[in-house]
Amino acid sequence: MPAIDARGLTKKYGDTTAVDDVTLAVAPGEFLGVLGPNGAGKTTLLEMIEGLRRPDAGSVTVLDEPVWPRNPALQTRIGVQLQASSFFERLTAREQIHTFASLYGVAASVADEWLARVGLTDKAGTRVEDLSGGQAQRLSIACALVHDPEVVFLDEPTAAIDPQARRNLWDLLSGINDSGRTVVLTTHYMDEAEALCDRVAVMDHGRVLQVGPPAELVAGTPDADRLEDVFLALTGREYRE
Ligand SMILES: Nc1ncnc2c1ncn2[C@@H]1O[C@H](COP(=O)(O)OP(=O)(O)OP(=O)(O)O)[C@@H](O)[C@H]1O
Repeated sequence: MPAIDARGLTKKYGDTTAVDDVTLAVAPGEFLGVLGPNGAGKTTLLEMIEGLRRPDAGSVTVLDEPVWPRNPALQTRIGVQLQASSFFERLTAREQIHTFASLYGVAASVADEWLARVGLTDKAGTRVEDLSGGQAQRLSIACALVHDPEVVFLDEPTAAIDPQARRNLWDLLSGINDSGRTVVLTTHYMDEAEALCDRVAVMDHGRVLQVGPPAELVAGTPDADRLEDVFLALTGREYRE
C-alpha cells in the first residue's frame, strides 16, 4: 500500500488549469520532491494531497484514508508545514510551538527540543511577527514535526533560508526520512531535489512530466548532466528559479 495514492488530480482556477490530471504514488518511507518553476502547480497539488483543497477531479488517499472531506483520523498522522502567515498572532515562538504540541498531546519539553533542532532556542521569547522570514519558516517546520507525524508535507521549506540554515534543515529532513517517515516537499531548487529526494516529480504547467530518482532522470536524458538539462529536454525551455 502506498503512503500516498493520488489519482487524476485536477484543479482549475477560472481559465488556469493549476493541476492537470496528476497521478502519483509515494511509497512508505520515501522522500519525494516535487520540482518545478514558479506557477507550475506544486502548491495546489500539495494542498489537494493534504486535504486542504478540494480537487475538481480525481482522488487521494494518505495512509489508506481518503483526505477529502477533511478527515480527522489523519490529522495526528500527518504533518503539514503551514505558511508563516498562519501562526497564532502575538504568541512567542515558544508559545506557538507549545500550542501545537498541546493540541497533539505532546510534552512541552519535546516542543523545546524542536525549537533547538531548528536553531531557534535563542528566539524562543520572540513574538512570531518579529521573526525574520527564515526564522518563521524554521518555526513552521518545527510545528509541523512536533507530533512526530508518519507523513510530512513541506512547501518550499528552504525558500527564505540562508545557506547554513538550509544545510542544517537538509540534515534534519534527511534524519526524519531515515527514521522511516515519508516526506514530500516542493522545491524550486535542483540541488535540493538532488541532495534529498529518492524520487523527483518534475512539474510544469500543472502536469507531472517525469518521475524518477534524480540520477535516473539524468541518465535517461541524452546530454543531461543535471536536472536543469532534463527540464530543458522535457519542455524545450530553460529552467528558471
Ligand atoms: N487561489 C488561486 N486563484 C487563482 N489562481 C491561482 C490560485 N492559486 C494558484 N493559482 C494559479 O495556479 C497556478 C499554479 O499555482 P501554484 O501556486 O500551485 O504553483 P507553484 O508551483 O506552487 O508556484 P510557486 O513556486 O510560485 O509557489 C498558477 O498559475 C497560479 O497563478
